[in-house]
Amino acid sequence: MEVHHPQFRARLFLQGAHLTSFAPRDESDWLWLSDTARFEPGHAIRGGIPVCWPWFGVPDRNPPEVRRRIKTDASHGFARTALWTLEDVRETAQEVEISLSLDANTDFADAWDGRALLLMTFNFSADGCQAVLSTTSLGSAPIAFSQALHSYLPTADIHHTRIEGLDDCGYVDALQDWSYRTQRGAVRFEGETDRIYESGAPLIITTPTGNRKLTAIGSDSTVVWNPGADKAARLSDFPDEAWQSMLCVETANALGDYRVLNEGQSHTLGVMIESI
Ligand SMILES: O=P(O)(O)OC[C@H]1O[C@H](O)[C@H](O)[C@@H](O)[C@@H]1O
Repeated sequence: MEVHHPQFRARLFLQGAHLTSFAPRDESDWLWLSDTARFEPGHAIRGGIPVCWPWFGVPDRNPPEVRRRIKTDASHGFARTALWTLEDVRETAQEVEISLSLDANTDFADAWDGRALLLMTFNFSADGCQAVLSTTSLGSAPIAFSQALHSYLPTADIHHTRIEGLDDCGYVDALQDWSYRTQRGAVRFEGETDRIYESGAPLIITTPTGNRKLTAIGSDSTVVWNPGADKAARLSDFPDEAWQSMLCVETANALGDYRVLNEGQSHTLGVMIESI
């Protein structure tokens, strides 16, 4: 789907409720999309904002309550490759709102044992974009799940990019045997980086060409990822040099921040991306 508004543009896919592009008029894209991304049924798009649900990362790294319902080895769940349904499009002189739904029912029984209804709502304006994912449990037994809005952001140079807002925050470093560390100062990138921070605080991302503010809703964990040179060479749909011009800042409910819903209960996870 393409959004052509006088003040901004966006592109999203029914597969995965996946936003791959957003920019106010006359600006370059606020989201990074791989030059070698594939757009094929059942294949995750490399870039934009993949929706990781109902688990984040590899199943084995999830808490037992979450893992118990997972029936596959695949990373990041099935919502990012499932076909969503367009629910509504609203347009005003300032804003466009698009909502999509996914009925996570027994069609996905090979991947997950659970029942839930997802609603993803995007809001676009000249000031920025917002992605909000609500999960409503429909099963009689409680569901435990983890998730992330896995935003890929562009930078002119990863070596001159920093994230502020995580100073003094604890994190788990997936590259240091999943050990627990404490952040000192801003997050900077010196190579492969893969961390889950115990925070959902607002973040300022500074790149050589400008700043973005990310504000989370319903999140107490944030993933910061850059594949670095070696992993970039192994990664699917990812040019070897591209790690120098992107970073992922993922608004999450991961590790101990997983959520549990009883029948009829809902949880909302969202991210607002603005320029400052
Ligand atoms: O290749 P994917 O399944 O899309 O995962 C891409 C990346 O997602 C997250 O950021 C994880 O923390 C990384 O460990 C993983 O490599």
